[in-house]
Amino acid sequence: MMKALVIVPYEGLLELMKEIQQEVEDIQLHIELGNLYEGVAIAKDAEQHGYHVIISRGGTASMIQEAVSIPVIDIQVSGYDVLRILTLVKGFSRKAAIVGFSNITQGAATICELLDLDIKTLTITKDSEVTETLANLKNLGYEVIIGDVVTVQSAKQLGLTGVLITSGKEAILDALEEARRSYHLFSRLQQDVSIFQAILDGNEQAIAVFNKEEALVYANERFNQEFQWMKIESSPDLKKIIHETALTREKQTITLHMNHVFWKITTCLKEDSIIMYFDKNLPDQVMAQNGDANAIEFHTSVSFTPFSGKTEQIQKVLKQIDQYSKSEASVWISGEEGIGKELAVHTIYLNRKKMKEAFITLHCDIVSEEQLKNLLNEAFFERYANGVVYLKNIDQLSPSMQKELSQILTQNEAKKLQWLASSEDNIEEKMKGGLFDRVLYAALAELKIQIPPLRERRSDIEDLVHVFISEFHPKYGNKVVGIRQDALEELKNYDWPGNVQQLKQVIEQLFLEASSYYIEKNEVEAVLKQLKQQEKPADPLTPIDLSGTLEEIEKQVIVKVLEEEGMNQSKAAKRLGINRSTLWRKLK
Ligand SMILES: Nc1ncnc2c1ncn2[C@@H]1O[C@H](COP(=O)(O)OP(=O)(O)OP(=O)(O)O)[C@@H](O)[C@H]1O
Repeated sequence: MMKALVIVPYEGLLELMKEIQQEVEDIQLHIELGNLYEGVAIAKDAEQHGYHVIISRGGTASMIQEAVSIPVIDIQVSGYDVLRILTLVKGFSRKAAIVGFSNITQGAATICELLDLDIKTLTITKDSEVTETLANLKNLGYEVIIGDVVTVQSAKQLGLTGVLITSGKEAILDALEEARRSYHLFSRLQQDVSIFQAILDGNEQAIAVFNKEEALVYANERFNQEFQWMKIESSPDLKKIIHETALTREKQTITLHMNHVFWKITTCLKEDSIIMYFDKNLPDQVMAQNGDANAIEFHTSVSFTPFSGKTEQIQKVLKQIDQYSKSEASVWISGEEGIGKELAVHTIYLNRKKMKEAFITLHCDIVSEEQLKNLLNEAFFERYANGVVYLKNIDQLSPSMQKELSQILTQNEAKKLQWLASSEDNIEEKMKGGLFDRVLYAALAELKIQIPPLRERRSDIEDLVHVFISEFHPKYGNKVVGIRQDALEELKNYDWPGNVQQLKQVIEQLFLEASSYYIEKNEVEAVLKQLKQQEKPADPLTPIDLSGTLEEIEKQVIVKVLEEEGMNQSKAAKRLGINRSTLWRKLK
């Protein structure tokens, strides 16, 4: 029997594939989730395990095709897929464009014309054209980009909203039919694995080889493990060094900050190929010393989510983010919980540093005095000289630690390290009451941004809802494409004490519970009723039910503490000694 491996590039396709797996009897189907390099690694492994055919989609399928010698079947984008996504995007009030190869854009153009949709279609012939095409569209005021996984990733990197074209059942059944044909044609064709490849895969260094067109032609196992999350060819720094090596024909070396550490990258030219060696440089002693990744986080990837909102208040915030990104001064961002302070910080960091320098978050609500002193030592200032430190919830720092930090900042005033801080809105009051150090505030608030609560800019809700639906679409499958107007009105009438974070969570819940293509009013009402219930003070006498699993008991404890703290996540997280992201993860 034919043994086929389906490598799906996004989560939503996994569920649909599993459904189809139940119905197919003549093929032994295995399904794995893996996008781009991750997909390639899975495919290479599969080749060694007797698979006859690999089925994948879009850019992942093309990359797998380059890396393996068994037939690779591409799940083609069907007219139904395009129609489904165009229906979803209809809800956006912003300029939208569809970008992709002609197999996507030709059909899309016809559908847009038939349905009288104002969506531009742009055809590309190479993946490498995506970034430039998107940059041009951005200059022309386009904000929403519809396309394949690669296009959507690039769109996000440019700060645009990317909407993925997901595959439907019809397209998969077509691909299975093609797999059957290929199997008969190629029957049990398998390639020997070269001994050299095995040696390279066992190597400690990550190694990649690019051809003279500067496309990746080989990557060893270590490379795939370390860099599966990024498309290396689209990194301008790496592209530059590949280009220089090809041009000068000389060895090149650079250091880049990726995946929590600095990498020393060496390139050399052999025949017409450029070989790249990645060595871990500067191991992260600071992390090891302090141990607690909860209070101190070193990031390599930060959220690429564009800051959405059409109201005057948000436009003002966006303008400030833009202006302050050009400066090196410290920025203090204030606002209620879940309002987008961290997102603003990420945007400034990305604009200023383009991910090339370190980005470190200090959760001031849980960091200890000892950790703070150990971390911010001389070596830290030297090693992360050009980095950015985000002091999250700085207003929660104890008075003695405020003094300590203030001193550290004064001593290192001349250093180039950049500081971004976030706090609740009441910092002026705290200073008046002597609860926050004025000197520290002055040092950290050279520039200020205040993000208004969601209830004071309700007209942003519609935009945010559509952004979140399009975000959950690839994650959970392609069923929900919009929200009914009356359901949206219900959301607009709620006060959102947990702001955008809470709205996002509610949309996720509605997305998962939705019974049709559109989120309905009664579904929204049910979720909001539940929320209003939770806002009421908790009954301290309700005992915790100990009959469940540890995970369930933990969840109950967290919910109870949250209720006791009036659903204030920062306070609850502080009481539990965990950071807010951990709190959300545990509640999921
Ligand atoms: N304007 C916006 N557009 C799109 N997404 C947003 C916007 N504002 C917030 N979000 C999303 O809402 C969530 C919460 O935002 P974020 O973590 O930045 O809030 P915060 O103010 O830092 O919260 P806290 O201080 O309570 O940790 C994130 O997933 C973020 O991406």
